[in-house]
Parts: sequence; structure tokens; C-alpha cells
Amino acid sequence: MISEQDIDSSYDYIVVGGGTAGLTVADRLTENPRKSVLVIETGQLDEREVAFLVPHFIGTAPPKYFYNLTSIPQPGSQNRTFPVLAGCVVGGGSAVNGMFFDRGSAGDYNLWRDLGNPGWGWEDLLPYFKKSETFHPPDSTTARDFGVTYDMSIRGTSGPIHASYPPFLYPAIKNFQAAFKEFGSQVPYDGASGNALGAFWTPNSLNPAEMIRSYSRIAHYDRVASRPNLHLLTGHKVAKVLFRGNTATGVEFVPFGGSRRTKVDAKREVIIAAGAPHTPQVLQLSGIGPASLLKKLHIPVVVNLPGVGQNFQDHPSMFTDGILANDLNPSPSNGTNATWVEEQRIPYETEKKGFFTVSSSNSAAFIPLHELTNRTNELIASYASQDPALQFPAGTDATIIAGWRAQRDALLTSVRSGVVALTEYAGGAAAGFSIILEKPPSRGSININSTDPLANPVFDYGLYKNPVDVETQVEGVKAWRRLLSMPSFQALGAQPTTPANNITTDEQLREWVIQTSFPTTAHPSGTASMLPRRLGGVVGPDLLVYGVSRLSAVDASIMPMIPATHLSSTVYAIAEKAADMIKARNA
Ligand SMILES: Cc1cc2nc3c(=O)[nH]c(=O)nc-3n(C[C@H](O)[C@H](O)[C@H](O)COP(=O)(O)OP(=O)(O)OC[C@H]3O[C@@H](n4cnc5c(N)ncnc54)[C@H](O)[C@@H]3O)c2cc1C
Repeated sequence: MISEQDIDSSYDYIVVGGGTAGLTVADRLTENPRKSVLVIETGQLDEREVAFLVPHFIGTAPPKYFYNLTSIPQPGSQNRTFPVLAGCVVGGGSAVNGMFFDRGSAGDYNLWRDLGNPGWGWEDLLPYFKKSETFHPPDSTTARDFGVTYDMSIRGTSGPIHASYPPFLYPAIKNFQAAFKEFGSQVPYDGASGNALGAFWTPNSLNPAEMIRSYSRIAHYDRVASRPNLHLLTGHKVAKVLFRGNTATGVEFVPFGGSRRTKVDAKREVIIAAGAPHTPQVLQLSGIGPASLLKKLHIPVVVNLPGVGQNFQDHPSMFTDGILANDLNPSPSNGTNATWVEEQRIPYETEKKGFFTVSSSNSAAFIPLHELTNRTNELIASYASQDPALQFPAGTDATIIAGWRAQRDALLTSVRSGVVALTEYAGGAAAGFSIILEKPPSRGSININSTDPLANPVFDYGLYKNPVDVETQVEGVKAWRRLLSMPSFQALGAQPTTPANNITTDEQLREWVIQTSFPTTAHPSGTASMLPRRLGGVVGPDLLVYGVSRLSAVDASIMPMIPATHLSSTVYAIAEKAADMIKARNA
């Protein structure tokens, strides 16, 4: 940690944002003691509150550790507005997330490669997934009793982030996985192997020795904080990147909540890792973005890059509910009994066991379209026949429209061959799940409407702009009802309750989807997409921003298409790969 008055006048690298990706990159770059790094982070260090560390308390971090962000009204869901969840704390999203730690399918990452990004397919990323983690297998009793299988050849054994299973798993999840088999889906041997299709057990980002969250603050900062070549400045927000001509030379920053502007130079590279909600803000404030937007705000245009802030994707979700009349013990409903929960404090404190070791979930199912519905051909035909120009307002730059078309065509190929999942069922220990849309064709945007770096950008999720999204969700609800009718769920006395059983026609289900959906699973991505420039890209496969030199982006914003998974392990892999590329080009 360093205070503002003590920072040096220049560093080899400046990292904008000390979150998941930013701290990972800073850690790797300072492995070389001759290279200096300054990380500037808006948030503060957490104070090791239980909300961060103890899995049971996920979601209870005080509001000061989050940005206060809200979307504009979403016409796709009755003009409701929605929060944009993002951690404002050292560690960023990794400090406040649900600790679900999984990977997408090979098909998810091969789409990135096939969209014009050599070096970004599954085989290219696998070494970085492995490098980022230390995987701890479950003990043999848990593995046997719960049927947890894993493949050590695709797991990391010495990386900074711990991936492990809590010693408290819900037995009903076995029925959930068996029901998916009966439904016609599969249970992959290890969902982290590039085959993440079907229902499987997933680890958490959980340090099993202490049974606490494993996140970038501990793994990539505390561990290396004593390095003299690594400085972390908290409580300051980068206002813009500075340029000499088209070369990034440093940044200007302000205290969070203040206005005094300070400059610091970067001798080699400015690395933006402000997260998908804020990376486009930093770029646009720096004069990199859609020229029309920048001119309106009287920001001098450094590069006209229409893609900055566009191609915004998240995973829309909705919540079903149901009853398990013959529920197994323990079940998540134990958590509603305050006395029982309080009793669970003791095994956690004495043996690191019990209910307090449980965070979000340890199982999910990722289902390709052909397993979800018999309307596959109809939905594919509807998507394939759409006019790309009609997906965007009149006047949208041609490169954005071309990018949407390229993504659509690539996704259609993957959907037809069944190598990507379109729907996730998260949970499995109860009859109600989150039903999550994994590859929405709808696109949103994040744009500034003020030159004040402390003002919030305008968040438009673009929820359900594309009717195919609503239809896929409707099929997701129908498939969930079918799933509950499978023998393994019927053995638990499963009955669906929400949506109500009298909501049956497609028209009624559409209405329910529109009324109850959320546009987000806290997975914003795509706002500085790695795509060719002619397809609305912002960075190339080297993660360097087009049209300028010595400026890169390395966080969730570079994902050109959102993968069918929870994002954190993918962000770590991107950051590990980014660090290697930055090291190589500055050797
Ligand atoms: C509530 C929540 C639950 C989630 N649950 C899960 C889950 O269970 N499993 C999973 O895999 N993923 C989950 N995710 C998603 C995952 O955590 C994120 O995708 C990932 O952490 C994003 O990493 P990032 O590096 O792109 O951004 P972040 O980790 O958000 O880092 C960005 C950092 O930049 C800082 N910053 C922003 N602007 C500036 C600026 N101008 N100057 C300086 N600093 C700035 C921010 O304060 C932040 O610390 C969740 C996310 C949230 C928010």
C-alpha cells in the first residue's frame, strides 16, 4: 500500500483497477524485481470482515464495498430498472462474488478464437486455467458418497487461487444430477475439462485449510505485498489515460469523492482492468470510443472506436420455485431455522466444518438447445433470419452491426453442433432454481454521459431486446417442469409452484418471463471486446487497444461472447495469459 504523496513519478506499468484481473496481472509483472507496477484502485482494502471470508456470509458485504449503480429502465421487462453489481474494494468482484468456480465448455472459448482471435481457443486457455488455481480434490468419503469425479490432468496444482469443495454438500443434488440424466442430458466426468454440458459438481473459490474465500486480494496481493516494486494506491479513481500523440504515457487520477487531479507516468504500458462496467468509462473519458459520443461531450477524440461500451452482455435470470415433499436432510431450508444456524457456528469455528462452509452452490446444469426443447429448428431459423441492422438503433456504426452478424453466425454453428449451452440451471438442492440464459443474442451498452469521472455511466442491459431470448427462457421453464417430473425428483416428491401451475400456454409463460426476469447474474462482460476492428472490436488478440500504442485491457470487458459459466475463473485465466503477453512484449 502506498499513499498518494509517496507514489513515484513513473512506473513501468500502471494497472487501472485492483480487482480480479488487475491484481493478477500486477502480481505476475512484479515477479521480475526490475519492473515496477502501480495499481490504482477506487475501493479500499476490506477489513477481513466475515462477509468476505466466511462462505456462509456471501452477499452480506457492507454497501460501501459496492458501487451504487442502476440501469436505465429496461423495456424488455416492463421498464423496470436493475442494479449493476460490482465490487468497489481491493479484489473487485472476486471479493464479493458467490464463490462458484467453474469453467465454460471448449465451445465457448473456441467461439472467441473463431471470431478472429488466434490463440484464444480452449486449448490455448487451458494452461492458464491451470496456472491460476490449486485444485483440492474432495476427500475420498465425500467423493464416494456424493459421486464427485474429477480429472487432475486438467486441474492446476500450484496456482494462487484455491478451488475446493466445502465439507457440507446437500444430498438432494445427487437427485438433481440423476434427474438430468433421466431427462436426456449427461453428467460429465469433470465439468472443468472443456465439457461443461450437463449437470455436474463444481468447486468454490475456497481455501480448504482455513475454509475461507480465496480471492485476488489474498492470493495476488497479500501474498506479494512486500515486493518493493509493487505499489497499490487505494481510494483513487483513474479519470483518464494520458497520451503523447497516440502513445499512452500515463494516467490522471482523482481521490474517490474528491476532485484534485494527479498525474503519473507509465514507461511501458497502461493496463486497464476496471471491470466491464468501468473499463469503457475510462476509455471513453480518455478519448477512445464512438466519436459521435465523445464530440457531444467535447472530449478530444484520440481514436474513433465505435465498439467501446457496446456488445455489453450478461446472463439474464429468473427464479422458479417448488416443493420437495420428501426432502432430504440437510437441505437449504435448514438455513431458515435461526437456532440451527447459530449452532452451526461451532463446527465452523472448531473444525472448519458444517453449514458455514457453504457459499452459493456446488452444482449446476448447462444445457444445449437441442436437449432443452423440440422447438430447436424453429428458434434457430428465427435467429438465423434476423436482419442484423434491426438489432440496433438507426445510425449505429456498421462495424457494430457486422460484429453482431459475425457473432450470430458463429453461435449458430456452435448451437447446431451442440457444443455450447444456452440455459443454466443453478443450484440443485431444492425444487426451485435460477434459470439463466447463457448466450443471449440481445446486446446492451455502457456509455458515459458526463465528463466527470465520478459520475456513473449509463447502463443499458438491452434485456430481451431480441425475441429469441424470451422464447429460449420460455423453453427453459417448460424444461424445468419436465425435469421435476423425472423419477429422481419424484422420489423427493417434487412439485413446481412458481410459475403457478395454471400458467401453461406459451403466451402466459412469455408474460411471466417478462414480468419476473432480471437482466443480470452479476456477469457484465464484452464492453471492450476482443474482436477485429471491422467487427466493432476494441482490442486485438494481443489485448492492445486499437489505434494507440502501450494501452491494453485485460478484464471481463474483453470477452467477445459471454461464456456459459460463472465468470471469475475465466477472468483469472485471461489475466494470467495477458500477463505472459505483456511480459513477452516488454522483455
Ligand atoms: C455480487 C457478485 C457475485 C458474483 N458471483 C460469481 C460467482 O459465484 N462465481 C463467479 O465465477 N463469478 C461471479 N461473479 C462474477 C465475477 O466475480 C466477475 O466476473 C469478476 O470478478 C470480474 O473481474 P474483473 O477483473 O473483470 O473486474 P473486477 O474484479 O470488478 O475489478 C475491477 C476493479 O476496478 C476498480 N475500478 C473501476 N473503475 C476504476 C477506475 N476508474 N480507477 C481505479 N479503479 C477502478 C473496481 O473498484 C474493481 O476493484 C460475481 C460478481 C459479483 C459482483
